[in-house]
Amino acid sequence: MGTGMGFDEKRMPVTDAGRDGLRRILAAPGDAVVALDFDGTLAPIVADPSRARAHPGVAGALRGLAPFVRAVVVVTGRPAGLAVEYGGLEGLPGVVVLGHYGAERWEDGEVTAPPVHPGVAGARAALPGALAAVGAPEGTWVEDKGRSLAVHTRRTAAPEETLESLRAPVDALAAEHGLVVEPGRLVLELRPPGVDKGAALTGFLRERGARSVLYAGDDLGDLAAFAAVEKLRGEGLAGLLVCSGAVGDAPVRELADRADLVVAGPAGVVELLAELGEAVRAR
Ligand SMILES: O=P(O)(O)OC[C@H]1O[C@H](O[C@H]2O[C@H](CO)[C@@H](O)[C@H](O)[C@H]2O)[C@H](O)[C@@H](O)[C@@H]1O
Repeated sequence: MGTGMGFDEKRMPVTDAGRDGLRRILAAPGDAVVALDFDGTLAPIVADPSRARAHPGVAGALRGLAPFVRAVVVVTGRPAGLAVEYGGLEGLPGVVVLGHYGAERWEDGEVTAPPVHPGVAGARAALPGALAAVGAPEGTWVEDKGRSLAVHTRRTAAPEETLESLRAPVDALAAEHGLVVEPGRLVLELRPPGVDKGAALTGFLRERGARSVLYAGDDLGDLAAFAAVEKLRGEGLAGLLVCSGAVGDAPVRELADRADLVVAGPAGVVELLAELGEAVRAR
């Protein structure tokens, strides 16, 4: 059924603010930034993070959209270079990646980043002992991301329960080393304070002078970006907040409840980006 904006009904925002966001993106795409999380949004969730790859439709959809908007930015907890590699983003025109929740930036083939936080080395050394001391079950494993450490429970027999049981000891260890804990889908990440996806996105939108934004994410780390867009709406920016309801996992409730539109995981995000691309090219 038509929507008046040429968009399929299932990709029509359900809120007034979201419809206004979409309308303004379509009316002036050159003023719009399209901002996208990586895991769960561009790449399907898999048990082994090193095997995550962008949905096969991502490169084509971004190639058809990026030249017509002010910028496309991937805002991720991943190291920026890894998101580029796993996302197949190298060579896509005008795409920027803000990695490590905004601490790193990849642009034109170059990564820029501050020095590694001094607490990471101590946390790295102490983490195996701390996990053993609380009896973390088989399948618990640590992803060493260089600037941060992610404790994953997806491969344990009881992932949710294990995550809950590890919250307090991981919190304590992070605090001891001047780090904070970023919870996510069956993961507790010990990372430096001082930056989050909201600050990263706000800085990028200001830098580019954006007047509208589409932000799509799937996880708790994306709540800060949602909050940033909600705040910027009060200052006149138009925003469309999209929740990628990861297929196979229940969507993250807090994000789905605040979204203007929920789509069916990375495949749904690709359909949305492709439809947006078609619409802006047809103008
Ligand atoms: O900000 P994002 O792009 O969403 O990255 C956040 C974290 O994602 C990764 O973990 C998640 O995806 C894994 C692969 O699908 C999955 O196995 C895991 O359960 C998810 O939590 C990544 O491994 C982390 O380092 C990122 O911080």
